[in-house]
Amino acid sequence: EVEEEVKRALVQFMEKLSVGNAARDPNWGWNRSSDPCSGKWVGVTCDSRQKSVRKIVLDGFNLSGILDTTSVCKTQSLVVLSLEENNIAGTVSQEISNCKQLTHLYVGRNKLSGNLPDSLSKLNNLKRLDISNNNFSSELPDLSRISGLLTFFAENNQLRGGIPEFDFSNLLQFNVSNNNLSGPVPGVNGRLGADSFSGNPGLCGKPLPNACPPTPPPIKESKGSSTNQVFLFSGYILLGLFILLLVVLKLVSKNKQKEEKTDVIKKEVALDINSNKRSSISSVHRAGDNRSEYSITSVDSGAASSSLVVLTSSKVNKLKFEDLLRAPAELLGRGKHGSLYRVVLDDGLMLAVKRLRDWSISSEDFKNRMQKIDHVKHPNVLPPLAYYCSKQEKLLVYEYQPNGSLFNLLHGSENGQSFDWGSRLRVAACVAKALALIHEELREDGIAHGNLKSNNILFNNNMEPCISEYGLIVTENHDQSFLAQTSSLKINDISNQMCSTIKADVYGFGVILLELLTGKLVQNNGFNLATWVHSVVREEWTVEVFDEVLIAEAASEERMLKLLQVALRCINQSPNERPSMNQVAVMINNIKEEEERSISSEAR
Ligand SMILES: Nc1ncnc2c1ncn2[C@@H]1O[C@H](COP(=O)(O)OP(=O)(O)OP(=O)(O)O)[C@@H](O)[C@H]1O
Repeated sequence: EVEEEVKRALVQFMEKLSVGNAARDPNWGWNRSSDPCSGKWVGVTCDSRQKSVRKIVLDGFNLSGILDTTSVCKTQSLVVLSLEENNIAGTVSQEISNCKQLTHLYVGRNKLSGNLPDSLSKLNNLKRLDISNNNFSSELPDLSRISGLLTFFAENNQLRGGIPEFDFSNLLQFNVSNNNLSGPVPGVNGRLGADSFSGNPGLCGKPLPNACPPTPPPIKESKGSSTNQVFLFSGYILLGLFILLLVVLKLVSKNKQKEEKTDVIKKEVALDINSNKRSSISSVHRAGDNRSEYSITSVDSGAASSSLVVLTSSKVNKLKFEDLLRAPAELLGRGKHGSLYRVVLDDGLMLAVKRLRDWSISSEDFKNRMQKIDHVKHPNVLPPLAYYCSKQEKLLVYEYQPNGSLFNLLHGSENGQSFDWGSRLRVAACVAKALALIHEELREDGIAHGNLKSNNILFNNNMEPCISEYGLIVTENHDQSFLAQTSSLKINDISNQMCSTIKADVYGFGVILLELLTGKLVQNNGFNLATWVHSVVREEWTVEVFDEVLIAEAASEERMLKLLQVALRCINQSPNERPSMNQVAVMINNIKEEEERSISSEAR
C-alpha cells in the first residue's frame, strides 16, 4: 500500500484540481478510503509491487481547479505527470523539484500562469517537458543542465527575456513560438527551423529571417552569462588591438631594422581576455616556416606558458589566433567536458572549437598529449587542427563536419529511415578499424579515446564516418565494471588504468553497435539499451531487438545476429573477456565481406 502521508497529499492535490467540477463517478477513486494503487484510482499507475505511484495521467478530464505542486510532489516516486488539455489554473511552484524522478511533465493546454520556477532546472531526469498553450509570463528557466532533455514545448504563452542556451545536441523537438521572447536565437546548428521560434517579435538571427543588429562589445556583464559572450566579443576587442599592434609594430620595426637582422619577430600586446584578467599575446613567426605560434601569457605571472599551436594538417597552416577570435562563434552544444562552438573564418572555412573545462592537466602534459594525438593519421579519424593552452583556457580546433553525427543520423528527425543495413555495417567496420588504429598508435603513450559514443562519430563531406574528440578527458560510460574497477585501482597503476580505458572504449564501441542494430537511444526514460538487449536475448526473442527499419528492408537476419554477437562480446561485464579492437575490426570486416558476397551473388 502507498504510504498514508503520500495518499493524503494526493487526495488534497485532487481536491484542489477538481474544485468546481461536478461529482465524479464512483469509480473515480482519489479518496482517503481507498488506496491509489490497489484502489485503481483513475489515471494512476503504480509500480509492480503496488507500493508507489509512478504515473498520473489525467489528460482531457475538464479539470478546472488549481495545480497544487507541493502536494503532488510529495509523491517522490512520480515519473510521469500529465495533465494536458484541462482548464487548470494557478502556477507551477518551486516544489516541482521535489518530483526528482520526473521524466515527463506535460501541463500543456491549460490556464496556468505566473513564473516558471527556476527549480525546473533541477529535474535532471526530465526527458520531455510541455508547458505550451498556457499563460506563463516569466523568463525561460535555464534547462541547459538537463542534458537528456529530448523535447521542449513552450509555444503560445507570454514568456519573455532571452532564450537560454539549451543542449540542442540531444533535443529532438523544441518550440517557443508565439511568446514575447527577445534577443538572438542561440546556435541551433541547423537542427531547428524558423517555426520553432516564430511569433516572437523581439527574437532575431538564424533560423529566423531577420538578422540581429550588430552587437556592441561587452560592457560589464553579470558573471553567469558572460563567459561565452567574452569568447565572442573578445574577437572585436582583439581586432581593435590588432590594428593598434600593427601601428606599434611598424614603428618598432623601423627602429629595430638598423640594429640587427633577425628572422624572429616578437610582438606583444596587452589584451583583456576572460574575467578582466590582464594578459598579453605574443606571436612568434619564423620566416619560411609555415608553423605559427601565438602565446597568451598572463601579465601577472609573466610566465610564457601557453600558445595556439597549429598542428600538422595543411588546411589551416596560416591560422592565427586573431582569426579565431575575430570570427563569429556560435555555440553548438555543451557536453560534459566543455562547450563546442562553430567558427566561420573569413575564407569560409568552418571550424569546430572545443573549449575544454575542468581538466586538471598540466600545460606541459596537455601539449605533449596533443603532439601525440596529432600522429594518428587515418581517413576515419578526425584529428585536431590546432590547440590553444593557457592556465585558464584550453581550446581544441577541429574542422567543422557539416553532415552531423551518427547520433543525429540514427535518432534525429529521420530516425535512421534512410540509413540502410549495408551503410550501417560499413560505418561499423570503418569505425572499428579506425579505433583499432588509435589504440595501436597511442597505447604506448597511455592514451585511448576515452569518450566513445555516437555523438563523437561525425560524417565528413563524403559521408565517411570519422572518430572525433579522442584522447581527451576520460569519461565514465555505462560500463559499470570499468567504473568499479578504476575506483579500486591504485592511482600509480598506470598500465592497468590504460588497459581499462582501452577496454572501456571497446565497451563504448559495443554500445554503438547496439545503437546501429536497434536504432534505439542508449538511455531514455530509465531505459538502458545494454540491459534491455541482454534481457531480450536472454528471453530468446533476439530478433525483437533489431531496428524496424532494418526488418522492413529485409536485411539479412543471419548477419545482423553475427554483428549482435560481436556487440555482446564488446559489452561483456568482465573487461578481460572483451576482444581487442583489432579482433573486433577483423570480425566485422568478415561480416561485411559476407554481405558484399551475398549481394553480388544476388545480382547475378
Ligand atoms: N567537428 C565537428 N563538426 C560538427 N559537429 C560537431 C563537431 N564536433 C562535435 N560536433 C557535434 O556538436 C555537438 C556538441 O558537441 P560536444 O562535443 O560539445 O558534445 P558531446 O560530444 O555530446 O559532449 P562531450 O564530448 O563533452 O561529452 C555534438 O552533437 C557533436 O556531434
